[in-house]
Amino acid sequence: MTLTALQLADAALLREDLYVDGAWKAGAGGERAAVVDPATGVEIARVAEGTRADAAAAVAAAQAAFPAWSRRTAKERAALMRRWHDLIVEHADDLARLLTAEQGKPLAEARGEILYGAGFVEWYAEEGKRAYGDVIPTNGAGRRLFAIRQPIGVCAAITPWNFPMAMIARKVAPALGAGCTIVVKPAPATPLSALALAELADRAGIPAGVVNVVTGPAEEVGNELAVNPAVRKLTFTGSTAVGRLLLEQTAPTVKKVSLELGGNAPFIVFDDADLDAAVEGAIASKFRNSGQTCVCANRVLVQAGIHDAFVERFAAATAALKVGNGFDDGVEQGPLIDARALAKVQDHVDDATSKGATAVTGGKPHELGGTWFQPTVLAGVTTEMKIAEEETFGPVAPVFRFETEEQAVALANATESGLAAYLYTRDSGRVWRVGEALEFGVVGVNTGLISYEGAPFGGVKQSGLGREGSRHGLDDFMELKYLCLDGV
Ligand SMILES: NC(=O)C1=CN([C@@H]2O[C@H](COP(=O)(O)OP(=O)(O)OC[C@H]3O[C@@H](n4cnc5c(N)ncnc54)[C@H](OP(=O)(O)O)[C@@H]3O)[C@@H](O)[C@H]2O)C=CC1
Ligand SMILES: O=C(O)CCCC(=O)O
Repeated sequence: MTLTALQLADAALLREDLYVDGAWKAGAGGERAAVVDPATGVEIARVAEGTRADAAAAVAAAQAAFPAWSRRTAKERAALMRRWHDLIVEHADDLARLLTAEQGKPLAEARGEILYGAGFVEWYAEEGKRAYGDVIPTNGAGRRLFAIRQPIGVCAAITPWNFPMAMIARKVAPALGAGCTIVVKPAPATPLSALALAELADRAGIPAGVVNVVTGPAEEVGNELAVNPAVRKLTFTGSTAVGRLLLEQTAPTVKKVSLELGGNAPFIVFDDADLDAAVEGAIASKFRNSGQTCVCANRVLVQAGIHDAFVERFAAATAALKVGNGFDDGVEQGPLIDARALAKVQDHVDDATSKGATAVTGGKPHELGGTWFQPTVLAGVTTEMKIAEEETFGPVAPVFRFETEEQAVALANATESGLAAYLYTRDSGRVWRVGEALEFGVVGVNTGLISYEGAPFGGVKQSGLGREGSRHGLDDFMELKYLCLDGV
């Protein structure tokens, strides 16, 4: 596929340079990196490779823009953000095409991501107006006590390839709504969505330096954002290993850090569940983005009484998923992002089957070749297998059998991760008991889809720090200041 074949209605949305201080520029080192369509292996763009100096320049631009942006009223910021939101929605088809071309997910899913991401911009344009403080009852005559919320300052966002648009919107929108400025480093595999977003921010009239996008290698650009003392807040979505590293790198400058890291989501189906709904929810949760989502069901736990019926129907629905190029009509499963991802999926399947699990459907690379893997259901999975411990990040659903509610909760919690969990039951008492006992930040009850900009999203244990979305998401970009007035 060539860029011409992408047929963007607005060709200027394809940007290949860095966006710093309101201007497009090549990287200081003059290098470029290829962006490849994972479905075809064809190069679709050559994007500027930013250097440490480019990242530092972007931080300086964000620092220079901060005083004026933070002093605007929330209503003034909201008007610009609203314009940005409207441009994103207006160009949703083009943005979706860029996203599918660089990431591989089906076009309809890509369009869904664009609108989901736009939702954060709309939400935080409004929520910025509600950054209330407190008037605290006084502790002495002539004294008045207040707490006010102020923007934290220059922020940095490091984002992954699995949601090239929504993970950026989810970080940039609360930053801007709070009155902060920001530098974004998108994943090298998927920079085009980020750059198109910057183009639309520019057109919306968001002032120079408020939003900056610097593509480039982690050891240069990512590291500069983590260590630069002018950056007061770092927000990251990606692997737990890199999250730990960033915590270390930000420690010397004591930045506020938000981390949205790996999950190992249990999807629990109890005997009293609505079987059809549970199968539908499991398909939606497991196979969204070909399983490359941190909230994807990673372990399907099914109670003994419903186990065989569930596995049979789940495997049939899995086998019926249409696999192919995300641009083709009706395709539900695109390719995995790269060969490394494919190898990890194969390794998890091989490990499980070598220890006694059975592939009820799938289990191999797809006949299409490339990085496609057959949508797979494994039965007879046990906790001795790698797939019980590690995030597969691919289209493989391992099914574990359990007998009692206590066993299900223990099995679900037996992981260092704690992002999302799901349960299916018609017993309202069990909803509360299990919902409260699960050590996860997000719990879906009788649904496999939980994401919404108005709800708090984030993990416990080693799945991360902080919350994105909702009114709580604004807090991560603000400081609380206590004012104590005497002599009133
Ligand atoms: N929570 C989630 O949503 C995600 C979880 N994952 C999990 O992680 C696994 C591996 O995926 P992978 O893409 O390697 O994820 P990474 O965590 O390595 O990458 C995510 C982002 O972090 C950047 N990054 C990597 N190393 C550093 C560093 N030292 N300093 C600063 N930035 C850095 C990457 O840039 P660069 O590529 O330049 O290194 C990219 O922008 C997946 O299989 C999955 O299990 C992956 C993506 C998202
Ligand atoms: O995979 C992620 O990191 C985010 C999940 C997307 C969402 O549902 O918000």
